Amino acid sequence: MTADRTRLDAHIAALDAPEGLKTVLTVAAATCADISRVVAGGALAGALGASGQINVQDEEQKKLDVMTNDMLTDALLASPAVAGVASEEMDEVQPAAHSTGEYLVLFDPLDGSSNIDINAMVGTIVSVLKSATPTPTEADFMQPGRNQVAAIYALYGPQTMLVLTTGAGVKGFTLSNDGDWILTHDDIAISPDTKEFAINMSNLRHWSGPVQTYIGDLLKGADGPRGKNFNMRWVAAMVADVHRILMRGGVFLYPWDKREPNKPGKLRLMYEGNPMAFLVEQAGGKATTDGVQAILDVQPEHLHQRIPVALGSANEIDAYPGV
Ligand SMILES: O=P(O)(O)OC[C@H]1O[C@](O)(COP(=O)(O)O)[C@@H](O)[C@@H]1O
Ligand SMILES: [Mg+2]
Ligand SMILES: [Mg+2]
Repeated sequence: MTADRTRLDAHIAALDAPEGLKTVLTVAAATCADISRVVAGGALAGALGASGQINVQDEEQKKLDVMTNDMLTDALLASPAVAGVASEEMDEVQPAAHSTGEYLVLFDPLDGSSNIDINAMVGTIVSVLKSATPTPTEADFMQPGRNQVAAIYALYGPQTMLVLTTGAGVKGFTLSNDGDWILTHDDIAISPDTKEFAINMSNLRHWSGPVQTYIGDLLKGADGPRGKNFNMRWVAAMVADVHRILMRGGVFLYPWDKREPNKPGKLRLMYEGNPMAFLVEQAGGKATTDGVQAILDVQPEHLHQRIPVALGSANEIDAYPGV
């Protein structure tokens, strides 16, 4: 049934891109397919529960955070095309042992990891930058998201999907029973208008006044200033929330809040904000910190930097007041 469809390896082979980048994409996609099998195995794969370790973000790591981080790190660093990797789950960047690599790969190996023990959707997010040197240090990773040459997420849900951009639109592939990524979503585009938003409402009291007012206006529905009823969804895994927006529009908001002034938002610029912003912009949406500042133009200051995020349907992002 999938014989006449385009496979990811054929799509990658046909890309007008350097061979090294094609290798990176191939390795990342194969590892996401491997991760999907571990995720699907759940308790049978020994993949549930806490690892007993705390990561550099001061978060408790799940066993699967550690397993998936090791899988991506090992696979990518073994590739001659990779100069180094960085991950949400590792304190420092890891340069490759060889000196042939041309690419830096940054990843959130398991996004939405609090979902894993309840058998809800999780994902993997990957960002690819060109490296100025085959022996990179952390300074070489400090590039704005605009420099990305590729971004990928894999969504481990009822179907396992991989969504990819190399800067020429967004394509979605579904993992077949034979273990092949098959093109199922050509030319993904985000509708400019929406009636759906995603935000963790339990944080309402911590937001700035303008964000509270904006959300209050959405909740007033057809009788309020926006003159239409809005629906709300929150999967608690950015990959799944962004995937919904790529499929049917919407906005995803994780605003600045006043709890920890030194952490301007929850989401990580390098592993979550940048790759998702690249995919969203390539699909015709907007990805900002505050409705105006493009995430892709933020100059990173440190590896594990956090940022506020407002992304999705362009006209609704224009209506968002930020902080
Ligand atoms: O705890 P909250 O507010 O629901 O946060 C959910 C957000 O946190 C994240 O889970 C963070 O990702 P990790 O699981 O990779 O730490 C996002 O995917 C998601 O959007
Ligand atoms: Mg995450
Ligand atoms: Mg994670």
